[in-house]
Amino acid sequence: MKALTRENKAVFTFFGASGDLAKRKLYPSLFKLYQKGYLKEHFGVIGTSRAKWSDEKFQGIVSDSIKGISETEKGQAAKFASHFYYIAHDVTDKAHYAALNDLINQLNKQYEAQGNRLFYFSMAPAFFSVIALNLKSEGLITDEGYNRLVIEKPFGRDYDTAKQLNDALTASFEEDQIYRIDHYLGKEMIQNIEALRFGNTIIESLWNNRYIDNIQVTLSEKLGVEERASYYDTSGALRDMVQNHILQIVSQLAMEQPVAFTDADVRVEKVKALRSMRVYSPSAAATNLVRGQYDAGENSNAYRDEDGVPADSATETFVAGKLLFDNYRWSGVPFYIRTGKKLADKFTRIDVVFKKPLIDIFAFPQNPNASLSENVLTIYVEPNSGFALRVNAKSTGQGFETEPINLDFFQDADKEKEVPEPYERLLHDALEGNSTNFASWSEVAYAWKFVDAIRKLWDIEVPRFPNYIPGSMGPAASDELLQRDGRSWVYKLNQ
Ligand SMILES: NC(=O)C1=CN([C@@H]2O[C@H](COP(=O)(O)OP(=O)(O)OC[C@H]3O[C@@H](n4cnc5c(N)ncnc54)[C@H](OP(=O)(O)O)[C@@H]3O)[C@@H](O)[C@H]2O)C=CC1
Ligand SMILES: O=C1O[C@H](COP(=O)(O)O)[C@@H](O)[C@H](O)[C@H]1O
Repeated sequence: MKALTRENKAVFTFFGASGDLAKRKLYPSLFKLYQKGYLKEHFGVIGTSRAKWSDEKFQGIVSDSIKGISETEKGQAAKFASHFYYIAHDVTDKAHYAALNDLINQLNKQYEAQGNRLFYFSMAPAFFSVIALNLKSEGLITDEGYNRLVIEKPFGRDYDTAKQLNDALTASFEEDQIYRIDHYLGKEMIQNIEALRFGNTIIESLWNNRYIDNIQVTLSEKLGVEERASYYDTSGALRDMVQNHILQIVSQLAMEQPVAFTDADVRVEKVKALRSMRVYSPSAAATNLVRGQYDAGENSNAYRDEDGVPADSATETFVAGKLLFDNYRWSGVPFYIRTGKKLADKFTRIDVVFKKPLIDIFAFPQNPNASLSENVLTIYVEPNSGFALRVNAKSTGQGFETEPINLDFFQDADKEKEVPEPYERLLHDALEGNSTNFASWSEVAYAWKFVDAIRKLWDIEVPRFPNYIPGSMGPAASDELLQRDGRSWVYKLNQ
């Protein structure tokens, strides 16, 4: 369905308004919605944190957060920033909520926002429960319009803590008021998985274990841990990237066709897929998962030498794994996943590897080394958006040899610029009440159960770290994981 350019009316409250995420992603994304007409006159934005800022200072910070705009757009940005108000607020202090409520009511009236309230929790997760409880107990939830919470990641650090958080949220809010953000679900090409699968007979009819040999998902990062060591060292790649982004992608690749393209129907299918994903025993986890940590490279620190990282840290900065689904569609088809920091390049791609023809009639006796390639459908998520289908074709010339060629499509540069930022798209979805691209509690719960089973092993076994060099594609064991199955990663270094 085409997003109607419909004006949304709401009062936003950003908890964590002075933080990194708000400045880097949230305000610029709201500005884009304003430029496109999804926000016009009827919205007000309240920023809160403990710092004592004036409205003017906050508006200046919001304006500064909007980068790379022309002189004419600067006027628009100033008008946009004039909708922003600031209130010093400690989320743990109940007494502060009355003033916040007054300001929300004032802005609701001033901007005729129809009583719609959107609360964005852009703070350390330790505060998520207390904010939700206080919003409820201090009367900030009204039945005038909608009340929606957008919750940042991480949603817990294991199943138990996620459940506690979810219980605290659902004590005050209904599931359909809770938007658990996963910014990968806001990426253009991740959303394209559904279009590709369910909009094309030639693809969906082959999307099963009769025709697909394996599926590979790679989320590769070139940067290291940067300034986020205090968070990252308590998390690691398994919690930071696999539990959420990778399992969300995998669930879209593995799910059955939803009855309709609605949030409720899509969620049902994603949950079913995650339920059928095999949860490993410790010994199976040892065989099917690989972890790594980056070493020093030319002009770059080893992870253990990064600021804020303990010298003996056992935190993984790389994970590769083989996921299995015990269901009719996917039985016997491994989903290989990998993600890591300080790898060769920054990119995200999905490679769907099809089975070779059962008989290769082109392997003539005179041509004993001939071999058909597997068909591979690649979904390029980033940095460029596109698809490629590798097929075998006849090599031009005398004789009859085959060679793989690519049929591909890449978004042109102008169109690529129009692609909305994930946060822009997801903020808009939350305003529209569309939770298709947010994680439901059941999805989060199954993902944690899978991850917890691996942590059971990893938390007691001391890894031999560091074990990969910056600029590589991770430890050798990641390649061996596939070699054991007679396979290899489609994306290899220096291709
Ligand atoms: N930064 C990023 O790139 C990403 C962040 N996230 C998630 O987004 C959330 C925010 O991250 P980030 O912006 O980096 O965090 P920051 O540490 O930069 O910001 C935290 C914010 O919380 C405020 N704060 C802290 N304690 C209180 C309190 N008791 N009462 C009120 N406000 C308080 C801080 O202001 P003050 O100290 O003045 O009160 C600040 O505005 C986290 O959940 C993070 O995991 C997710 C993906 C990427
Ligand atoms: O959620 C996270 O994602 C980023 C990578 O996101 P991308 O959109 O740039 O691919 C990752 O660097 C970070 O560690 C993690 O918390």
